[in-house]
Amino acid sequence: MIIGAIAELATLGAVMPFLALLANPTLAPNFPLLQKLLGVVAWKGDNTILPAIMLFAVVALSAAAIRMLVAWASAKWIFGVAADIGMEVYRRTLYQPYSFHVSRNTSQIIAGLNKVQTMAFDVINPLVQSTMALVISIAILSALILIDPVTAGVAGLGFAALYLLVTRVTGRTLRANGKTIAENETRRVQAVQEGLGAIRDVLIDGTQDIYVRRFWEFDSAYRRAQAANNFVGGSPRYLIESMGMVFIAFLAFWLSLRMGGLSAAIPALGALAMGAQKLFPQMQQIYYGWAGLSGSSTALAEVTSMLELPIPEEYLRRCPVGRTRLEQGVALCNVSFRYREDAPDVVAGLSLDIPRGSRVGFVGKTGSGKSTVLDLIMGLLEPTKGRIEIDGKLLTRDNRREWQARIAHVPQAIYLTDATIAENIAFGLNAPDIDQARVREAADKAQLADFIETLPAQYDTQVGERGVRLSGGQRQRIGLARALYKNADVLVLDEATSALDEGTESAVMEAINSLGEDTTVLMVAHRTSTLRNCDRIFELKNGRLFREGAYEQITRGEDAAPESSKSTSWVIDE
Ligand SMILES: Nc1ncnc2c1ncn2[C@@H]1O[C@H](COP(=O)(O)OP(=O)(O)OP(=O)(O)O)[C@@H](O)[C@H]1O
Repeated sequence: MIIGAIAELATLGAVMPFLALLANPTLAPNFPLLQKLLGVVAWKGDNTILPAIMLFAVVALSAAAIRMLVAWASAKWIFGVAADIGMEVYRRTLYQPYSFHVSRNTSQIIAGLNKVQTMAFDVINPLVQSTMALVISIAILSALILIDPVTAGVAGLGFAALYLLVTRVTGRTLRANGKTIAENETRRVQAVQEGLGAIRDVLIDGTQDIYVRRFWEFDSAYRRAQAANNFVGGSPRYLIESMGMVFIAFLAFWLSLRMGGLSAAIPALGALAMGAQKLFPQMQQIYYGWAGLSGSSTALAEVTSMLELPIPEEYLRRCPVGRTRLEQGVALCNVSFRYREDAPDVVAGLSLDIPRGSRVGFVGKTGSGKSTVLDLIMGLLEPTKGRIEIDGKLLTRDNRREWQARIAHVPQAIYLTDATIAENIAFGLNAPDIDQARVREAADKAQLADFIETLPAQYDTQVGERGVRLSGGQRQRIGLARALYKNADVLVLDEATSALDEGTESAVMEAINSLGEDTTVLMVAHRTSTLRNCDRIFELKNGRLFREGAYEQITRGEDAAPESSKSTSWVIDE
């Protein structure tokens, strides 16, 4: 900053002697630096204007080089800071508990990351530039005051007051537009995600125009507000620059009336004109920085709140390396859960035992709470009431990570990354760290190996975004292989085989059953046959345990549920 200011001063300081020399070449002996240069280059001629031009050019070009260097260094720093902020926002988001994620729209998070970009361009960059401009302005103004205190003082104060007036007039508009920009940024991301997420329906229903209109509504409001703030931030310079030119014209007239006329005033006038020409962009930059800050105050508040998200301490702890295995089992004791305080319980007073090595099935009508129970058991959600015990020990935030490290989960909708099949099976590992033999073994158990071997690139085949190049059943089997690759001792399958034909499903189930007694399997399935090998099946109804029993008991119509929860018929929702 200081170097930048010195560079500006150097050019400004060189102008006055240079103009004085142009006006009167006989003054050359008065300038020691010029004399030194003439000595260095052994200048013989009478004309000293050419070396003076060269000296002036050297000063001006060096100043420009220094300013470019300063601009490069500040740009590098600013975008480095923005990259750090972006990474921190994403990191904090990923470290939030599951309850945070289920209560938010992902568009909010994606737009939040875009707002970091806004911060870099519209807040940090202009603010750094403004601070530099302020230092340079003070330096320039000080130099101008040395040249002509009255003129420079009056002009400096006058133009600063003018900018202050402009900030009073434009502040409210900038902030209002900033709010519109921040809100519509989130909505336009949401509109794009909704349109692309429902692309099959959009194509079949021909509703493209509806989605385009929705996007346009948000995007145009966003762009309009952006354009308005851009104009408000950039336009005062035209007004103030023209006023500056008028001021200099009057100044020239006033100086011409003084002793010696206009020719005697040329050096001072030239320096003042150049000073003004350098000062106006700096003043405009200060204003622009303020305008950027005002216009981005809503985005800034959102990014700040994301940066302030606390990371639960247990997520920062390293997961134990040599994890202990499940010894006895899992127990739910009178567990209740609700998603929001003002919402009803979706799991109510649930008590059940899952012994180690057992195969347990959950059934119940859609919305009866099966997936929520699995999320509670996996420690993704915390019971609102009651307790969950792992090997007789209360599941708490302190031991949750250790417990989760023993679990492999296959969700209803498996998420595949746009990477190779091997990378999707050994999920989260970098390519060199993947154990190819284990990938093949997992694929084999998930009944996927035969299919993969027919592909030209086999395990290196790219699956496309969200696995778009695969069928639903193939995607599901990659999910199963991913879980099997983890070699976890608790396998949680949430309708993980629903897209498979019966033959493939029973082969997958056979592989899962052959995992041995060290592996405990919890599964939700709508197809009763999927649960054939389960030791125990729990049926949920409105979040309560409606009945429980072995598969054989169920198919025979028996009911092993406690007296309190007995009802007349056993119906599994197909
Ligand atoms: N993120 C959420 N916020 C609020 N309510 C939710 C949320 N997720 C699920 N619910 C509600 O909780 C209840 C249980 O949902 P859950 O997904 O556990 O049922 P499920 O038995 O697994 O259903 P399905 O068989 O259709 O998958 C439902 O009434 C559902 O509307």
